[in-house]
Amino acid sequence: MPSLVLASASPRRAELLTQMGLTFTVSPANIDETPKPGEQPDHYVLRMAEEKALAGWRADGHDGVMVLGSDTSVVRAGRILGKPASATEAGAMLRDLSGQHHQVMTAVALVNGGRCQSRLVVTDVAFRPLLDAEIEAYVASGEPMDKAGGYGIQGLGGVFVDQIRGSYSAVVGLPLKETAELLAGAGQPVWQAWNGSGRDA
Ligand SMILES: Cc1cn([C@H]2C[C@H](O)[C@@H](COP(=O)(O)OP(=O)(O)OP(=O)(O)O)O2)c(=O)[nH]c1=O
Repeated sequence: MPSLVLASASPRRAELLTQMGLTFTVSPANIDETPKPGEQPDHYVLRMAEEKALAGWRADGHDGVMVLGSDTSVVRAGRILGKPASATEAGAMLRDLSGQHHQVMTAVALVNGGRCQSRLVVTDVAFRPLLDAEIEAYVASGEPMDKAGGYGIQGLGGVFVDQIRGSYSAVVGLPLKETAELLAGAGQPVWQAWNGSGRDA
């Protein structure tokens, strides 16, 4: 199997890729994550994942290496909510999400032999109404700071979630099924790496 590079600084993405039974190296890609004026959220998220994977390929790619990049954004009423830049911004994002539905858009891109394939996954998440005091305590916990929309469904933020329709792994940062499909499309089905690796799960 060609070696796999994860072009991401996200510990969640590394955990999810490990969950798939894959071995890989991590080499975060630094790209400009500013949306273009008027850019639609789905276009932005796909472009980010593709740019991360392509930047990783330019840094580490050669024959026998595949590079995976991904991007997650929260979209509320058509607006992109990325990672909050401050505690104040995190609080404002959570007040905006309180008692409402939003979409979590995650794109994954795989560069193989210099060719990029990508997939977009949209998941609808509904938050119950949040108390001001719990928003304050949640922001003080520090959990919102490195997460799109200012929350982590896999952490303390899970208690805010009323309903989810779509892919849980995509909300956390990497859609397992679609990632496996991209790898299969590149001639590398994930199950080929599973021999004996599920025994302790
Ligand atoms: C909505 C949500 C997001 N997140 C995280 C996943 C991503 O790490 C982060 C979104 O930011 P991204 O810019 O997608 O990723 P990143 O900066 O962490 O890493 P890289 O660009 O190097 O790949 O938000 C959660 O962990 N849980 C959640 O419930």
